[in-house]
Amino acid sequence: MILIHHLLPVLVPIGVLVSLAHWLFCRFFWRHAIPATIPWAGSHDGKPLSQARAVIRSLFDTRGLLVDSTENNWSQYSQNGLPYVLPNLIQGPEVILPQTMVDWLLQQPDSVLDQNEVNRDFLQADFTMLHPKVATDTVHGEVIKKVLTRRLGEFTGDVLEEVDFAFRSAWGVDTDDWKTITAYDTMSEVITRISNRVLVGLPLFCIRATANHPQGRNEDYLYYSSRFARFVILESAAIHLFPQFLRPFVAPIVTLFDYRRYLRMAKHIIPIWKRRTSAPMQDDKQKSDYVQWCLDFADDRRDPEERSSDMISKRLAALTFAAIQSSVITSTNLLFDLAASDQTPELFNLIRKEVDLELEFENGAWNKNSLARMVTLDSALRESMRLGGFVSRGILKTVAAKDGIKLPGPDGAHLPYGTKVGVHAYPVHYDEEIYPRAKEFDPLRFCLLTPEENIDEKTSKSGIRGIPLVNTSPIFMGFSHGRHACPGRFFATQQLKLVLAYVALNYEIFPIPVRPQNKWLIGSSGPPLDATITIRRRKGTVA
Ligand code: HEM
Repeated sequence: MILIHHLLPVLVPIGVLVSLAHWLFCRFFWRHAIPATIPWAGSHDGKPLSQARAVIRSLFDTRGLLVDSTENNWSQYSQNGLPYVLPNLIQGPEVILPQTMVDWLLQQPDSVLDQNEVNRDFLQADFTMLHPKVATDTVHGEVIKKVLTRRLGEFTGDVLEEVDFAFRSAWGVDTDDWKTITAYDTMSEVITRISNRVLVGLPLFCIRATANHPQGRNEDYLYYSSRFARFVILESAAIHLFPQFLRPFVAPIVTLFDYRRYLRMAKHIIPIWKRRTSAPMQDDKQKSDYVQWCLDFADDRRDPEERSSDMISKRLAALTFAAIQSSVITSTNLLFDLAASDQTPELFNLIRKEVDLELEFENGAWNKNSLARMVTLDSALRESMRLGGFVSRGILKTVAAKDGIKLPGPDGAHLPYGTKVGVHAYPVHYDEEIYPRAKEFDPLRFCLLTPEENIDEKTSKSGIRGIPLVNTSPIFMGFSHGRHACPGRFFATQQLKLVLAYVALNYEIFPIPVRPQNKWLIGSSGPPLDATITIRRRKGTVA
């Protein structure tokens, strides 16, 4: 006892020092058992110190590591058919494969290479997404694919109505004076309103103003859903800094504010759930919203846990995060691209013409078909996502096979269990051979003019053909690609196309000389949150 009493003051600092040294070694010097034959981006001599420097650089300059044009150009390395390691201070190194191995990557079953696991780790979803099952059993992904996407056409009118309401509220209707707005904040308001109009629908949107909801919308719910998990990348990075065994203790502190935001959301959702499950009225049973889709899904699966108010409200919160934050970033990027492009006036004219022609063909109705044919909208959005896709990692998977996996080819290296491996979108999206003048924003890049005699049912009536935004490929990975490509992209595309059409029809954007630079944090990039643009409502558009 006395001995312990004397040794304790010595042992505790030693323990702390050893843990710290181990932590530093793992973060900065360890290759995570990745074969030494695969070079480390940013480390020109392959020695431990330059490797550590590259790891530090990955925090704010992954982009720089990817386009490093000095001694080694790592993007070119990949183009030449060889893998390299992209350091990542927070989530650990990633083996980036050349384009020639994309097919091989996509062919591997989830039991060998698991994409879900990367997402779970990246977001520290067991802690940040409220319930561990949200990340492991992706029910919401199934609900999006099987219900939301199939019923999207039914929501076109609602989304359009909400887009109009949201822009009038966020940007105003002054046709005389220019107005300077913070792009991110106003897009956050617009996307939150339109996403929730579909996901929670009429239970929270009474549309007609009441004493509780003077705007006709539940502003309290909208406020908290726009803020839930807004800074999840920072939160997950903070949690990542701790060893596994400490995370369950640290995470509740890191995520405290988000948990409180979730509770404020749940306060509005749980009464809806109660009414639907205890004494549903005829009207309730016909409701088409996320709560009802989840109840039906749980009934089909005979899964009482998935039917619980706890699980449904947590999944809804996680889903609104996935839906809202990604579309807010994407639409903010688009606004900056448009403001800085001298092609925008021509683009807006074309969009107005296209909208007129398509609506005329559908007797004035905005519907699934007319929207599908408005390909100019797809092109501008696709081009903006090509340049500024916020999840720059493209396709990233974790080796889930216990014995590891051998890369294709006779000299293919062996990657051990747990290694992250994939292809990166950034070097591909900026490859001059694939996209000539790759650094330029060319909103009509994905459009093609069809000769008049070839215009058929499927062609846009303006004679323009184009690639739908939802189409992913090895050279467009803004929504990732393959089995795990974003299931919400059909919904996101509907919203974003309606948003862009609305802006082109109703507003002017004042040109800016230079686009605000996106900021990089680890492998993600996003527009500056405080940057502004100047807009004005077009004359004759205010009813
Ligand atoms: C422009 C908007 C969007 C972008 C750019 C985007 C991008 C992505 C990307 C890149 C991934 C794959 C992440 C990875 O595995 O590495 C993903 C996954 C996912 N997205 Fe989206 N997304 C958008 C909108 C949405 C919307 C509106 C929803 C919901 C309605 C949604 C729901 C999801 C879900 C549930 C997953 C996980 C899929 C899985 O685990 O298999 N996303 N998204």
